[in-house]
Amino acid sequence: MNIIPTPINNCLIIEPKVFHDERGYFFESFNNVVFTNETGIEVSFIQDNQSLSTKGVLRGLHYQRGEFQQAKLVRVIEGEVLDVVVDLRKDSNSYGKTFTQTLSDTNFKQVYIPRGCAHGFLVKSDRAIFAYKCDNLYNKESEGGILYNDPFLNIDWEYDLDKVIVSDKDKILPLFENALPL
Ligand SMILES: Cc1cn([C@H]2C[C@H](O)[C@@H](COP(=O)(O)OP(=O)(O)O[C@H]3O[C@@H](C)C(=O)[C@@H](O)[C@H]3O)O2)c(=O)[nH]c1=O
Repeated sequence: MNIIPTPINNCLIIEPKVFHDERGYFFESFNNVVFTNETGIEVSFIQDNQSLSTKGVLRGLHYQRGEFQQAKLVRVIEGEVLDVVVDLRKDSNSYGKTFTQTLSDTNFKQVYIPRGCAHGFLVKSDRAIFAYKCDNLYNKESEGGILYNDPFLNIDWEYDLDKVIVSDKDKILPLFENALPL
């Protein structure tokens, strides 16, 4: 497993070791002991989520606040997405920075997103199955979000934003400067 730092504090790219043979492939998508040893991060994941999206679907940018902040370990089971992380931690030297990474069923990459970051992704393939672990439970009242095309963040989604499919909830998210505090 390779651990690659990103421009966002404590946000890491994880490249698992994949064993290919005549049957297909095998890899450990998560191993708590290896993860802690290799990253130095102790995290206890307590919820797993999975979503299916079609091409052009953009989900995000989402985070949870207060006692329901979430660290996430995200990956793609099928298809390809552009994954986006935004640092919302005011005491972080990467505050306000964004990081983008292609995740796919052929590069097997994962992203570890620490608490205090917003997250989103845009589907590039015909469909994508996205899976992630969270270290805190979903709590509707604690949801926060930022508009995907916020001009200050100026995220390059590498896609025609006139063609994205966004939920009604995500279309009316606030700008970065008005985002609800962590
Ligand atoms: C996220 C979530 C949603 N739900 C419900 C609420 C709603 O009725 C339905 C769909 O929810 P959403 O529209 O918020 O789903 P979605 O837009 O896929 O939300 C996800 O987006 C990505 C980018 C993230 O980072 C995740 O943390 C999560 O916020 O599922 C749960 O029951 N548990 C959960 O953990």
